[in-house]
Amino acid sequence: MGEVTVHALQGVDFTIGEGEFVVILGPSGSGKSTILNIAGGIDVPTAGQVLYRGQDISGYNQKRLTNYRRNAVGFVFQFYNLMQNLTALENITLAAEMAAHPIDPRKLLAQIDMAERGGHFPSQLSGGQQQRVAIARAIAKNPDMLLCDEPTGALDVSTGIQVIHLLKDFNETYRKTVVIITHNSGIAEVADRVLIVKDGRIAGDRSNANPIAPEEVAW
Ligand SMILES: Nc1ncnc2c1ncn2[C@@H]1O[C@H](COP(=O)(O)OP(=O)(O)OP(=O)(O)O)[C@@H](O)[C@H]1O
Repeated sequence: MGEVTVHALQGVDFTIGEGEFVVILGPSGSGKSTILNIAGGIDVPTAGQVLYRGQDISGYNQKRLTNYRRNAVGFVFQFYNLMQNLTALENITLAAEMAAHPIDPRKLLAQIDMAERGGHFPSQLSGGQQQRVAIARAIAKNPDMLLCDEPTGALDVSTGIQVIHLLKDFNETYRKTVVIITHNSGIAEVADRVLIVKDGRIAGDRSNANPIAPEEVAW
C-alpha cells in the first residue's frame, strides 16, 4: 500500500486432506481470508506454491484458474452474494450449468428444506434462507471443496447452527472437503481439524479426536 508493504501472509505452510472438515480461526486481519482466497484461486500469492492434487495453481494462467474455480471450488460468503434478479432455484441452477458434473438443483433445494421457496427472490428470503441457497449453489457445482468465509457471521445462533449442519452434511454425504473461516471458536469443536492463524502465520494446527455435533456448539 503506497510506501508501506503489508505482508498479509508469511511462511504459511499447511496441507488439507481430501474429505477433511477444517476450521480456520484467527483475529481480524490475521490473514484468514487471504488464505482462503489463495486456496480458491481468487488471489495469487507473490511467492510460494499452492498445490492442488499435485498441481501448482499459483502458476496457472487466467483461463486455467477460471476452470479451477469453476470445477474444483465452491465458495460461500458471509453476505451470501446471491444474484438478486434471479430466484432461489435460478441461482442454484446457474451454478450447476457452469459445472461439468453438477448435482440436481431441485434435489438440493429439497435438501436445504426450501422446496416450496424455489420461486422466491433473495429479497423475499431471510438471511438464513439466503445462506442456505448460497450453500446449495456452491454445492450444485459438485466441487471437491467448499471454501466458506464467515458463513454464519451475519446469522443468529439457531440459523448459524442450521448452516453448520448443512456444511457438515455435505462433508459427510459426499465426502468432500469443507474449510470454514470463523471468529467463533465454538464452531471449531465441530471440525476434524483446526488451524489457528495469527499475524499472517499458522500459529496452531490441531486435530479433534471427537468433533461435536453442530447442536452442541456453545455459540
Ligand atoms: N487489498 C488489500 N490491500 C492491502 N492490504 C490488504 C488487502 N487485503 C487484505 N490486506 C491486509 O492483509 C492482512 C490480512 O487480511 P485478511 O483479510 O486476510 O485477514 P482476515 O483474518 O480475513 O481478517 P477479518 O477476520 O477481519 O476478515 C491484513 O493486514 C489486511 O489489512
